[in-house]
Amino acid sequence: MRLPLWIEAKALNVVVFGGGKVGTRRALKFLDAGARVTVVSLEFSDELLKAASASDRLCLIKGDARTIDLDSILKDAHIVVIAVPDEEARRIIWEAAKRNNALVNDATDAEATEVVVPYEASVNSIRVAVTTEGKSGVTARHALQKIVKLLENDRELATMLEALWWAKRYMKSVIPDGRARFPIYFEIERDPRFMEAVRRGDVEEAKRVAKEIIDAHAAGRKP
Ligand SMILES: C[C@@]1(CC(=O)O)C2=NC(=C\c3[nH]c(c(CCC(=O)O)c3CC(=O)O)Cc3[nH]c(c(CC(=O)O)c3CCC(=O)O)/C=C3\N/C(=C\2)[C@@H](CCC(=O)O)[C@]3(C)CC(=O)O)/[C@H]1CCC(=O)O
Ligand SMILES: NC(=O)c1ccc[n+]([C@@H]2O[C@H](COP(=O)([O-])OP(=O)(O)OC[C@H]3O[C@@H](n4cnc5c(N)ncnc54)[C@H](O)[C@@H]3O)[C@@H](O)[C@H]2O)c1
Repeated sequence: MRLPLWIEAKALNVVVFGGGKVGTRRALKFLDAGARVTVVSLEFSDELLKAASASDRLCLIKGDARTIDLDSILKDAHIVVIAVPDEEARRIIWEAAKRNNALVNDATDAEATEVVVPYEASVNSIRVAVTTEGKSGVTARHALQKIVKLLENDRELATMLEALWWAKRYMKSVIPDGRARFPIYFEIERDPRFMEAVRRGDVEEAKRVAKEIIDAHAAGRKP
């Protein structure tokens, strides 16, 4: 079973095989998020050539995946992307990735892939990733569009997020013990004045109620 996780891309070394349409999209996605990316391919798209001359985190290696020394290229790799159509190359890359303890994103085989690159969007600081794990990318894209529309029209969520994000930072500054902070989030959430302000889209009132609750705890007026 695949787990959804959010991973800091700056911590990743990614090796992409194939510098065509899909390999380019993957390489640029990882690069834009901060990863160090190497692309191994017989030929490279113009986009990749341009990006490589502009970034020292993108390295292009011209070669055939079937014959190149994969172990030296993969020794520090965390994720290996397979975006070559060639079956034999795929098999050889999979074996080398496993020998080098890297996870595989196989863009040519949704069943085998260990890492899925989902359809993604961000609305008012809420990030969404959707996948059908290869059953139908078109459907995943439609699902994402529906979710985005829902979030865009939801003023309550945007208000709640702004107020509670502020409350979290404030609480961390006045209540040092994490275990003491934890139940207070739910106390704020249960407060009818807080929820009423959230429903009205009144960020300032929501923050005020949250602050009142936090201050009472910080002053030891509540158990
Ligand atoms: C999100 C995105 C990220 C990205 O590519 O960077 C992505 N696919 C995108 C586009 C796209 N891909 C395909 C179409 C044609 C329509 C269709 O598939 O319906 C379209 C066009 C479109 O959707 O518009 C074809 C396709 N997709 C996969 C295979 C292999 C297979 O099925 O075995 C085949 C060849 C099928 C065949 O050979 O017939 C597999 C995967 N593609 C995934 C991600 C993963 C989860 C997908 C899911 O949720 O189901 C997964 C499992 C693995 C992975 O690669 O990580 C990117 C959006 C780019 C953007 O938003 O700009
Ligand atoms: N996951 C997805 O979203 C998705 C979407 C469309 C297609 N695909 C699949 O991904 C694969 C790649 O599709 P594409 O449109 O990028 O193809 P493409 O032809 O544009 O690119 C293939 C690249 O692989 C390189 N290559 C081929 N054999 C090689 C080898 N032995 N060693 C090194 N490099 C080699 C080529 O030079 C080329 O740059 C196809 O199998 C396709 O079915 C996946």
